[in-house]
Amino acid sequence: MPVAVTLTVMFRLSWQITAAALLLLPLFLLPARVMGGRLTALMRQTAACHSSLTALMTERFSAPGAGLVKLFADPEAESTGFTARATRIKELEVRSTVSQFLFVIALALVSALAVALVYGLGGYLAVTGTIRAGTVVTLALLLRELYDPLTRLAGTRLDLITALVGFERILEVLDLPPLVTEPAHPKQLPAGPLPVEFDEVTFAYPAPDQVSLASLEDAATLDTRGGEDVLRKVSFRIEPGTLTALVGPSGAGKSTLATLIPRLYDTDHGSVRIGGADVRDLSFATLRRTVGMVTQDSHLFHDTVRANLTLADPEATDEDLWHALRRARVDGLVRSLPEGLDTVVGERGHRLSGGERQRLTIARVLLARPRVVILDEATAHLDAHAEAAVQEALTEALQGRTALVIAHRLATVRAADRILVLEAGELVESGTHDALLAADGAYARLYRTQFAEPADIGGAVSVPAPPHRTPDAALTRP
Ligand SMILES: Nc1ncnc2c1ncn2[C@@H]1O[C@H](COP(=O)(O)OP(=O)(O)OP(=O)(O)O)[C@@H](O)[C@H]1O
Repeated sequence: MPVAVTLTVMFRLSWQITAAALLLLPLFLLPARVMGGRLTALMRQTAACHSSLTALMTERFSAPGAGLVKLFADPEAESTGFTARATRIKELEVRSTVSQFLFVIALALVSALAVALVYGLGGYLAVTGTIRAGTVVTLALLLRELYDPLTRLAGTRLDLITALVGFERILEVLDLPPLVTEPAHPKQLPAGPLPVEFDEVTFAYPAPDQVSLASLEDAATLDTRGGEDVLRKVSFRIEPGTLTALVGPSGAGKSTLATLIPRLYDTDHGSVRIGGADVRDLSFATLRRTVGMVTQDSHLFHDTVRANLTLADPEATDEDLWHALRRARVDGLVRSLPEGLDTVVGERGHRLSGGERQRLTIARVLLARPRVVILDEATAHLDAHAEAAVQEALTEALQGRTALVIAHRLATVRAADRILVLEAGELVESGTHDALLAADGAYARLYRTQFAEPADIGGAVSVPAPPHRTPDAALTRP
């Protein structure tokens, strides 16, 4: 029965009892008001504790994290840290369940109080002969019809208050402005091999408060200061279809420079251009199609070999996959896996060696057929056989493409058409291997400490010819 009809009937039966019942209405808002604030605070604390525990588990239970814990960490301290967080969550959950329970009991109590009042006042009126006993019972029943929707409404208000705590966190994520935004009218790139240019590029990593949320971090407030310039006024041009090696001491900014080409970050000053177009004027899809990257850690998802490869080209057939695997010199390995292309690899799957992982990621790049390839060579030493296999795979992958290789191996710097030397974020030298050695500057010093092999310092080692690079037929997309 609608509330208005119930009220009308009640008024007609006894205006005194109905008025008293209405006077009790504000009491229904009281539990929601008291509990609402308390539950909101509890929910906020619970959400913060959950995210802290999830972050801890993600770090500690990943393969590298678990290895680190096993090697260095104190198991007692790790267990204490985990237990402390889990216990805090348990306490908060118990407190919020008890609070919700108390809220339901408080509402039931208010409702029972109102019914008791009706019987009390009604009984008195019945005894004095103002109304009949039957009317009192009818009024008590009607009162339930009046209070039930109110009880539900108060409960909904509480649900709403607690749901808003979840929304607060979602909105915080949605409100974080993206660092890199897609242009409204993207430019198209010309066909064929493309040059890559850096024009007076200066770059500093964004401040933590621009890339993270305070509520998701252990620190209550994040640092708002921007970092130091990692790259300063860097300018160079990589000619279409040529191989450029990037060398420099650790921390010079080589990886940072490489991430600006696929626009993982935007430059602060200057511009990065591919095929004459500023990367800020290209769509994300064009950048993804044009630039291929093989990183040092050669990450593979916990999924099948097939799924890891088709990430680069979802339309690829098995024949395409085997072709790419053959060219990356890793087909033999995949064939020997228990379920071939369907073998699960990655952290929790079939574990592959560093060299094998790198060749699989090279196969992924071959499948994507990017016109610009960026490669961060593995620093770890591979054995002679693995090194030769990776080298062959690289020669194949870089053929006919504009390539920038962060070089850690002698073979690569020698094969490069040009070498760029980066020191403390500045480009200090560029030229061919022989010219830079003859100049006896920063490259020559680096070469003697990082690249040269004992027999090589005297110039006794013959220089292998650079791989012959011809435009790759596979590059031309239909
Ligand atoms: N995501 C990041 N946020 C803030 N600073 C960073 C980030 N990544 C790197 N840096 C800083 O930028 C500088 C250059 O690092 P980068 O990794 O580019 O050097 P690198 O020459 O590639 O070194 P390496 O040869 O050891 O890999 C370092 O001082 C580093 O601390």
